[in-house]
Amino acid sequence: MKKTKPHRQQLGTQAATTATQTGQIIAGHGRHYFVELASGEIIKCFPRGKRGGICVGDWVDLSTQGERAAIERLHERRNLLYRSDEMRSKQFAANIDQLFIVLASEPMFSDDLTGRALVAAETAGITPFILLNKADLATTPLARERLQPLIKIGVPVIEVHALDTDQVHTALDALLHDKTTLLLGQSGMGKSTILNALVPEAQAHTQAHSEALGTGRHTTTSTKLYHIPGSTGKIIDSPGFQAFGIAHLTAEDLVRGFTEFHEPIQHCRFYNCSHRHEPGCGVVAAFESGQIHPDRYALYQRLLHELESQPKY
Ligand SMILES: Nc1nc2c(ncn2[C@@H]2O[C@H](COP(=O)(O)OP(=O)(O)OP(=O)(O)O)[C@@H](O)[C@H]2O)c(=O)[nH]1
Ligand SMILES: [Zn+2]
Repeated sequence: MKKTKPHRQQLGTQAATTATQTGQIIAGHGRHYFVELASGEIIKCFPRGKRGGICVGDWVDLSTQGERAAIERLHERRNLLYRSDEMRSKQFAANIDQLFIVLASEPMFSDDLTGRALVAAETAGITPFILLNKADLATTPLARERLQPLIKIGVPVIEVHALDTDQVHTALDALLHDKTTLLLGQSGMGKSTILNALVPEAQAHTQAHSEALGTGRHTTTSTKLYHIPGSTGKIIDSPGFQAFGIAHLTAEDLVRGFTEFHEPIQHCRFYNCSHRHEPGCGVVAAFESGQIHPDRYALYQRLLHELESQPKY
């Protein structure tokens, strides 16, 4: 069983002449980070010493000395999400209230990736919502149909037409209020269009970054936190939906990620039941009686197999 190391809280000692300030990481590029202070000022800084593991959404204490700023201390996190990097899980965003998973019927979304994103959210204590985008398309009923197993377990599905900015605001403003929301989506689902409807300045950012990298594409290349104009909400835009990290989970964590298993596991005969072949398993019984959807049970088996077959390190 692999667990992340405890955070090293104190990153270094503070020189007597420095001023200390607290801020939130809004972006990171290589070794440096951008931290937003309470005043709204954004400061570029480096972690003191050799240190990774700081991510967008983290709150940190900084010491500033003239033009130079160093991250001295990482505040305790409410939660943390991971992306998978080959077989490992890498931290990529912290202190998130809710996850918006952007889906569409054209191209048709992936059930598997959606299921993984839900598991990652549930195990991290983050409330998931599905945004069914491109609601204007005639193929939308097909997507609605495919979402039935998730609607049945209580995942809220909100229909969105991202090309209509007013509709996006009507559908999402109340939910975004006072919250930090992570926006995720497979390529082509309309995530950038939704982000740009909510945060017009986001377009300029992705464009400038793509130009700096010479990619010529205006896609998200790094995780970034934005304030939503006219709202108390914040939104984190992140690439990498393809590889949502679950490799850090244990088998017990995985079960927590399937909310519809919570009641049936109370009936398992064995306390260490893996909910596959054991006699007297409440989950198998719920699956056989049709209470647990076959696609969800198959996803559980797939993810458990992945966790068991990954190298231990
Ligand atoms: N019909 C329709 N098309 C939409 C809607 N939202 C986005 N699109 C189109 O779908 C395509 C993909 O939208 P993007 O916002 O670039 O998608 P993305 O999810 O950010 O994808 P990447 O940029 O590849 O990460 C674009 O051609 C959009 O104009 C919608 O609500 N309805
Ligand atoms: Zn069981």
